[in-house]
Amino acid sequence: MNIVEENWPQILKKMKTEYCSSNIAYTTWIEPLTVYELSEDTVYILVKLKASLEHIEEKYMLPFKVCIAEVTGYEYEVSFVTEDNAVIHRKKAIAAKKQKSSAVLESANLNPKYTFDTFVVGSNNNFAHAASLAVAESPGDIYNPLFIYGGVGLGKTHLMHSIAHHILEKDSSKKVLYVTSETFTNELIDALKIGKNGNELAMTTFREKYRNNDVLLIDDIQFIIGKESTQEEFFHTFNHLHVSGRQIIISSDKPPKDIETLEARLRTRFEWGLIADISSPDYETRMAILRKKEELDGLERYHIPDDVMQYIANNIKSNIRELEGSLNKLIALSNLEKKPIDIALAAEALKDMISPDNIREITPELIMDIVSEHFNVSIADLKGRKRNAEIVLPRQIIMYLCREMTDTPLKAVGALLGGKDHASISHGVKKIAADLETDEALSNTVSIIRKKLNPL
Ligand SMILES: Nc1ncnc2c1ncn2[C@@H]1O[C@H](COP(=O)(O)OP(=O)(O)OP(=O)(O)O)[C@@H](O)[C@H]1O
Repeated sequence: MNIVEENWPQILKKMKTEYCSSNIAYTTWIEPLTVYELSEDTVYILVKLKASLEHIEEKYMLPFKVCIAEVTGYEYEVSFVTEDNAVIHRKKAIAAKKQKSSAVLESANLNPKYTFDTFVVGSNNNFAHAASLAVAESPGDIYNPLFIYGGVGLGKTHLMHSIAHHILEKDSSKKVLYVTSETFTNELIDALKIGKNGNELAMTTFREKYRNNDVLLIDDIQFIIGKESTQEEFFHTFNHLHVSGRQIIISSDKPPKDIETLEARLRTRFEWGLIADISSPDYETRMAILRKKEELDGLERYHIPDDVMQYIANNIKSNIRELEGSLNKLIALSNLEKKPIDIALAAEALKDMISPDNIREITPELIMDIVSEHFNVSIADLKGRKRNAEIVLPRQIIMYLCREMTDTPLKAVGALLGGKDHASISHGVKKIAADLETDEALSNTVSIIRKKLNPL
């Protein structure tokens, strides 16, 4: 069973409560639908009655996308198939899988949507884009390292993945590795721990993984701040790669000179190559990004008027992730409330996203969102009853951070987490507090989440 099938009952329930105008609408259109297949990025949903295909596509495509993303924590495209074309779809899916270049297979860490083709170039990012293209064309040659910095959600990861895709498309034999600095740090902590227990191979394996690359991309380097052993190891990894002409690409929220706790020798090295910044997009770029998303996601059929796009672009200014999210929200709302897409509806859709001063309060809901995104675990699972470690750990981290960073009573935290009792919340808080004393990787992860919540 895949992740969508597993969560199908919850997805249908969400569709029912949030997007169906009546019980009859639900039982007629939604209830009979089943998951036909899940490919890498698309959920194929089987429509039993051929005649209803068009109506379902028109009305429920986006709501399904939203519900699936909210329940599973993964964003998938949605495609509806009937029994007739299901076989054709299956064949196509198999063929597509086979065709998938060995390059993309090798670089499982890359998001297939983050390519240069889907990246909108504007005055805020044209230098970083040009530098990235130059590096992608001849890795290891001109700008090494390439250091890209900029605020949250402005496209650093997108650009890094674009470089990696480009290099692999040109030469699929190149060894390319993309990781976040959190992964690097936690894997190092684990290797050191296993090493201490007598397994000397662990460190060798770690070093091989990071040194045996033509291109190494490390995202969010600011999170290795202040960790001596990680900085030491990264220093040697860096030197090893650099000396042998291998390309290093680094991203951060600040330029090297402003990362205060970065060791001087690393700072100097980061400044050896080229430093490129991405700033907030201007109005024209925001409009271009909205139009690009409309095209890429097949949203033209909603005929979103210009003044609505302008309204969004005028109000969501500093984070492209939110700019994209607002468009999805608007369309979902229009489907749900059966209202035309106009400024009034856009104002309703964006009301929670527009804040005059852009200051976020740390609330239990925000903690839950950030933890859910960080661990790639759905909100539904966090609120649910599953007891597997992948869910329990983030759930307990939420309990702990709510206790540490907000004044919310434990009872209310329990309610937020789907009605857990006071004792479970208290246990979760204590467990994380105790583990933080001994578990360095956990402490690293929790401090990264804290920084995401409170970047200042
Ligand atoms: N210039 C752009 N053109 C098209 N889409 C963009 C552009 N910049 C960012 N995006 C989109 O915005 C979203 C956020 O971008 P991304 O994750 O790359 O940001 P980031 O700077 O790495 O954020 P963070 O600081 O949270 O790591 C992604 O969906 C990305 O595709």
